[in-house]
Amino acid sequence: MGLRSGAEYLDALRDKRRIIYDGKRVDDVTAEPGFRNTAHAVAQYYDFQNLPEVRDLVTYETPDGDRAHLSFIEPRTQDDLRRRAQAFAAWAEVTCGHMGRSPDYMNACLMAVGAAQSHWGAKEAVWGQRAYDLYLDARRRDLCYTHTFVQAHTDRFTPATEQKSTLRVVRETADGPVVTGAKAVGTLAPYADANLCLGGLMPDVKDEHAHFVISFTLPMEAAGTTWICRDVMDPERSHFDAPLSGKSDEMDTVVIFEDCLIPWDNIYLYQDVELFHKQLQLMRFHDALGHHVLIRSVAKVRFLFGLAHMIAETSQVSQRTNIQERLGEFAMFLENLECLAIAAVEGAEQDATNGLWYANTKAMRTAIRLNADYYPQLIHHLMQIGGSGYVNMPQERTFDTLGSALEDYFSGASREAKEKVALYRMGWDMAGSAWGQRHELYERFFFGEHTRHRLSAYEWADKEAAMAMVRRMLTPPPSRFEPYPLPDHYRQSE
Ligand SMILES: Cc1cc2nc3c(=O)[nH]c(=O)nc-3n(C[C@H](O)[C@H](O)[C@H](O)COP(=O)(O)OP(=O)(O)OC[C@H]3O[C@@H](n4cnc5c(N)ncnc54)[C@H](O)[C@@H]3O)c2cc1C
Repeated sequence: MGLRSGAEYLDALRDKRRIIYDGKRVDDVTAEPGFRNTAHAVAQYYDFQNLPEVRDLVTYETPDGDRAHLSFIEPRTQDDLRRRAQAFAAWAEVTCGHMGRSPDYMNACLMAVGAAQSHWGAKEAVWGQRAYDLYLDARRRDLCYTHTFVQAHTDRFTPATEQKSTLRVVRETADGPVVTGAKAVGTLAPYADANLCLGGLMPDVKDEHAHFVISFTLPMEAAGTTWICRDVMDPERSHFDAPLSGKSDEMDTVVIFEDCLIPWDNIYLYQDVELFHKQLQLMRFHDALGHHVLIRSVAKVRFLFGLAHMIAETSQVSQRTNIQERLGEFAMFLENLECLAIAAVEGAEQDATNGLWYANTKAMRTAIRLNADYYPQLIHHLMQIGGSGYVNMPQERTFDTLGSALEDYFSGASREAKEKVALYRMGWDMAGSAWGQRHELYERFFFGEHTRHRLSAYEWADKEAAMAMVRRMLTPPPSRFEPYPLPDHYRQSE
């Protein structure tokens, strides 16, 4: 089929999906207040890829001969990765990085699942073939995916295998296993066509727990699935009043599976406990998705920097060195991310198993960790820079009613009142609104939480190279005129 249009995407959302919000079922997310703006923002992504001006920048010709978004590409050269980064960057520029889950994010994930087919199929080829077919299906139909990886937020101490909420196979049928349980957090789910569900991060799953081991995809409307929404954070107000939150709110959900049939063709990992524990590593999850995270973060931090700088200039607190220091942190972080984006491609690595190219692993891990650490810090700075300006914010209708009477009291050093208030409203939307706070939570957590980042950094680090330096310095020098013992590889063989 190839590239979808926005209208085709919206049409597909009007199906039998069971989305529950505020006690009621949402029949049509494209029309429901609080939901519809986001549906149309995702539709814009599909229309964008069809624009003649950007088509070559964001799409490629697939081996089938049709066109697909570059996020689906199986990178066979370093240049493929470069092109993919440019495609990510194009949409991130449009949204200022505010759509963490635009379809290109999960497209890269589906590619990674398919690309790991030899691992899924190591014992029986059929599982690998299914994984690849699921990828092809997503690419050919240009689907929008959500994903649900983590356990429902019930109890983080009792082993998942002992909790009622944990997704499990309750019986097998000729058509496929039947599952019951819940998964979190399905972001963008009401706007997706399908869900990738994989059980990960359950260290307590042992050989006797094979009925917890299943990775699959399923259409959003599949019988036996219910999607429970959090509060809507799009206030449906004018552009002036809600300049960011009124554009898109990627809704987070919990999915409940009740006696839900998973057709065999939708499963690529089943009851293989060893593979289950290695699956994220085998599909090079960080390398495939981290690239999207990084490129989007560059756009989002650039936007935040611009916003903080303009707010600081408006009240002239930019004259103060403590504020300049805060603004310097925005600039520094942006440059860090830009350098990582270069390293991601220039230091790209070819996978020995499938021959595909992946963004540099260290750059990806660093980008993911830095983003989770720095983003809350930048939001803290934004709040500090704006001060009480964030509560000096009349609404658009108040300007309509009182007009010039507000000018002297709400203007900035270099901006008229309405212009200044518009800027501060945007700052508040980003830093203080429910939508902005959810963005902060998202950037902190969506790729795992910071303790785990640090533990894995320590676990995966090259400790041997670091210890070798210490050991060498512990070795007494051969003579007082060779104070620094040379590393063995610089020593002439005797
Ligand atoms: C806005 C948002 C969107 C998301 N979207 C998705 C999505 O689309 N798909 C998806 O699969 N996931 C999604 N996630 C989930 C994300 O992957 C998790 O938030 C993340 O893995 C952390 O898990 P948790 O939230 O359950 O934290 P928890 O495990 O509940 O941790 C809470 C706190 O307790 C601490 N803690 C927990 N366990 C331990 C321990 N054993 N030892 C020490 N400290 C501990 C943590 O450090 C943390 O500070 C999303 C999360 C957010 C916030």
